[in-house]
Amino acid sequence: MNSKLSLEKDKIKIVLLEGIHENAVKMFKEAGYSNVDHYPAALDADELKSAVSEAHFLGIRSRTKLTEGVIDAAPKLTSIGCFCIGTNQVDLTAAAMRGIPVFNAPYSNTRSVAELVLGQIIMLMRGIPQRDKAAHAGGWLKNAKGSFEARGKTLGIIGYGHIGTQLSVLAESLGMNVIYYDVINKLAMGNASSCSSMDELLAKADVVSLHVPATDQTKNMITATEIAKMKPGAHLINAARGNVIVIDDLAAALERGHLAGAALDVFPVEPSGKDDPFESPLRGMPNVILTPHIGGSTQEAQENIGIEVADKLITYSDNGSTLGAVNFPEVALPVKDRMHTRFMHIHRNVPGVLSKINDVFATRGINISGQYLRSEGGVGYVVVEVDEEIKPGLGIRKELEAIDGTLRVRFLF
Ligand SMILES: NC(=O)c1ccc[n+]([C@@H]2O[C@H](COP(=O)([O-])OP(=O)(O)OC[C@H]3O[C@@H](n4cnc5c(N)ncnc54)[C@H](O)[C@@H]3O)[C@@H](O)[C@H]2O)c1
Ligand SMILES: O=C(O)CC[C@@H](O)C(=O)O
Repeated sequence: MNSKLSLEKDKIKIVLLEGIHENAVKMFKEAGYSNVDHYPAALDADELKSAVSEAHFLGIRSRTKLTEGVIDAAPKLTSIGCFCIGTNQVDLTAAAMRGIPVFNAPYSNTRSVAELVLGQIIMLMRGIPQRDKAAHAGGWLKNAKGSFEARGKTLGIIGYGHIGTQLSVLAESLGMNVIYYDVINKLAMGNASSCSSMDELLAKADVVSLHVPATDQTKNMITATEIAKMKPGAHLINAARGNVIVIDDLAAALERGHLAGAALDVFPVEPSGKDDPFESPLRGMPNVILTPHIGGSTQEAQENIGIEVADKLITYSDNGSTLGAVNFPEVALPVKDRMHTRFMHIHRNVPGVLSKINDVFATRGINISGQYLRSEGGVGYVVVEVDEEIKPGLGIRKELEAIDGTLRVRFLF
């Protein structure tokens, strides 16, 4: 490695927050990245800015909000890993426009969420939350009132993606009829059938479970209007994202008795740090299961996520590959040969940048042996490979950085 031009691995600071699994730390260390700060929980705003100030790579889960301000407090930040599925906690555009790819783990915790929801369906249909609370308080609600088998009932799944489809299969094994609604055409699992509208699903389902991502379209998707379309006595489950349901409207429907129960794992406002109490109008309602955003929090999921996301960050650091990035042009690069030098140029996606990059090498008589280019949205990513050893002092970095529209330049030796 040419240490004058490229940072030694042990100088690269990795900051992992929110109790990311030890597997991730192990992966980094095995790959030669020994400078890892591993925090067991989320940090408050000031602690966060201080922790990220020297970070080259940052790992978070859903609690850490990476706003533009936080990203600006991390001038060395090269890449972000969301050790979860959701990436809505990160200002993805702000990251992209600073040349920072963001990675996540799109599959590793999906089974855990589907299993939790399956359990919640049975608990809600048997009226367990209220019986459990009564027994803890010395009561004894031994009756069959409002208790039903799941067998033969209809589960309506909104968002038939990785989690929705797994839940579909598990629920059918219980003998449930499964219907689903998705904005794109999805192949039905088993005997499930699709609904042509969300209204159709709401009118037919005994239990509705939400599995959509956080987008502008899914924000406040379930309001008093949609709840009124649900069957009287139905149940609602949300393990997707908190702002998909207008929580006051749900609380009102539960108070009125229009809905028999609900299970919520995600909330419009979730505690941001250790001293921040959980507040919700649903607190204290006997027929509501409240869980602290633990749908994906199993040993199996966290172990796998630790490996998956650490691997993506290491690959980006070692090779420049951006396969799997959620906000960035995806370029799959071969493992870097020790004999090659790789230059990565991240820029605003405007015409003419490529020829200016090539000129930097041509004017120095340096032959380009490989080139990769991809642009997406507002960002272009060009990787240039040369066969020869590049000596410091040629002014290549300075000239690449001076190209109009440059967001970031990285070298790998
Ligand atoms: N509670 C937790 O701990 C936990 C864990 C993992 C994921 N999640 C959340 O669950 C969400 C879903 O995860 P996934 O892996 O199934 O995602 P996915 O991308 O595989 O599936 C989402 C599905 O929703 C559909 N969709 C999008 N907008 C829609 C709309 N307006 N109406 C109907 N369908 C719509 C998509 O077409 C897709 O099929 C994630 O985005 C994440 O926010 C929560
Ligand atoms: O682990 C977390 O904090 C988030 C879990 C889940 O919401 C996800 O997006 O994967």
